[in-house]
Amino acid sequence: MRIAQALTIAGSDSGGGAGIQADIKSFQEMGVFGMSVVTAVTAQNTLGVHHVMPMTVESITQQLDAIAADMGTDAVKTGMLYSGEIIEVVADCLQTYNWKQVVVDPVMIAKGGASLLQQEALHALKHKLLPLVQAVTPNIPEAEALAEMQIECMEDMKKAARRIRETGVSYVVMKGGHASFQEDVIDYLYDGHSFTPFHGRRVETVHSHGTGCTFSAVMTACLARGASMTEAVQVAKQFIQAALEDELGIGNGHGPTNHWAYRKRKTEFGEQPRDT
Ligand SMILES: Nc1ncnc2c1ncn2[C@@H]1O[C@H](COP(=O)(O)OP(=O)(O)OP(=O)(O)O)[C@@H](O)[C@H]1O
Ligand SMILES: Cc1ncc(CO)c(N)n1
Repeated sequence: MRIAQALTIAGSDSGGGAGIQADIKSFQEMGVFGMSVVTAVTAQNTLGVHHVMPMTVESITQQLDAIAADMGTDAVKTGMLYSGEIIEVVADCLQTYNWKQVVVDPVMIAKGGASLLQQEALHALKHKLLPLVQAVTPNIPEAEALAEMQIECMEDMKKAARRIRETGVSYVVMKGGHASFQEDVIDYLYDGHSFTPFHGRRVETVHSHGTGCTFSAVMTACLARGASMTEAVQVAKQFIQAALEDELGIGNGHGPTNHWAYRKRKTEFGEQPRDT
């Protein structure tokens, strides 16, 4: 049997809860072989981002070419891309290698407030990358930046999703983690015709570092295994709910979520982790 493969193009989080580390852990949990292209190395812990070192465009191109030349991939996700020039290299490679199943997590600002995307790179993200990809997964502040509007209610979430889809991306997954106007946490999948809601109970915890990375990585793994977009979002939502509820309590600040909680929960109830 051929093993599904997924590639993450993202930054390294030394703290292990977000970025490349969260993505590879999530791919592994979903039974998918994970590969990575490192765009930047961050010095991070649960207290914040202390240093950022972007990789050179040459290094990123070489990493992408190395994977394409030999291994290939069934699906790709992008996380922290940091600069306009890195976004352009990634967009060029997606076209050169005809990688079509691509999920963009439009990482902009870390939970502690540090910038993970230069302000001037927003234009490249919107106009060079999004037109090429299948799905984008903004949180509320990212959707506000992409749609150039404020989001204060559910109707605003939908309006912003419609605007973001005008960039050419096929699916917009509007995440509700930052939506203080919601009691439950509702994410919406917008395909240009209808909005599908995905409900989760709000978990009161400070240990939510890397939720967006983990969520988009699980989606990517599901797509790599042949799932539909709706199935991919559904599994990602269940995965992140379990990861938030099964607290690890690591560090003194915003700690990581539990990447093996979804598998543990399924096993405890005598089920196999869901194969998509
Ligand atoms: N407190 C919470 N309780 C339940 N689900 C949550 C909570 N916070 C986030 N989620 C879920 O986690 C996923 C990621 O959403 P979120 O809005 O936190 O992304 P994010 O801000 O990009 O994360 P990060 O920047 O930390 O990587 C979504 O499916 C969202 O519904
Ligand atoms: C490397 C990296 N990517 C993404 C995020 C967003 O959670 C983070 N904190 N660090």
